[in-house]
Amino acid sequence: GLNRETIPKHVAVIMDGNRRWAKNKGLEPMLGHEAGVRSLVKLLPLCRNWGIKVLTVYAFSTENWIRPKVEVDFLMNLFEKILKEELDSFMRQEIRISVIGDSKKLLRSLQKCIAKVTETTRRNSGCHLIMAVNYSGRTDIVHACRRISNKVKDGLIQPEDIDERLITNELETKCTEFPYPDLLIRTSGELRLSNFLLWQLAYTELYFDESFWPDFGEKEFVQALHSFQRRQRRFGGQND
Ligand SMILES: CC(C)CCOP(=O)(O)OP(=O)(O)O
Ligand SMILES: [Mg+2]
Repeated sequence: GLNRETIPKHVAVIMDGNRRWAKNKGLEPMLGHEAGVRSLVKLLPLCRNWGIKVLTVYAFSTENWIRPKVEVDFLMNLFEKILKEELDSFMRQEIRISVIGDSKKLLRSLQKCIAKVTETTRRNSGCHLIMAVNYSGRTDIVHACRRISNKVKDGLIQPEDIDERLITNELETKCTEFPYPDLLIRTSGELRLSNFLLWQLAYTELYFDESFWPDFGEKEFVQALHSFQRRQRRFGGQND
């Protein structure tokens, strides 16, 4: 079984393989996205039971905009539908929802929905789900640099005050007490970070699963957690 003491506090997930999953079943790509979101919702109670405090998921990247408009619109409407449908369940499970990424490009109705869900769940202390929507790890760092530079220009801080903690607190994931993911899971066999969290993943254990995201359920999640618990994390220490 899983050892509760070494459960990762912050897990990041790149949910990949929705369309291949659908294709394998002779289904429309959209049904793959639908199944993918259901898969995510089903994992939340498990995170809560295991004591995972933060789950950051890559729900839509800046590169995903080049997809057919019908698919992008479907995904945007799907996010809004799920947030509305699951809000009561999130409240019952004490799940906090935050969204990171550039929300200005999102549909107005989705922006309003995100603001409402973020505010409604803000004080929940069960598990914190951070959805990266139109997120770019590099843009996150660029924006943090701009904010820090303005603070120096305004005389609020000196250049020598800039350290790792200060930068971490300027990133969009500042909203969590566990800013660095302990474990990153990417499904569908792809072996890359795709401009997800970059600064935050410096010492994160990476776990890759061949299964397509909609097939990533409790069994696969437990396997990933077991793999994590078997690893000896050195953080650059003894004979790295
Ligand atoms: C938007 C994102 C969560 C979708 C992940 O699945 P995908 O559409 O990249 O699916 P494929 O990698 O199979 O094309
Ligand atoms: Mg993909």
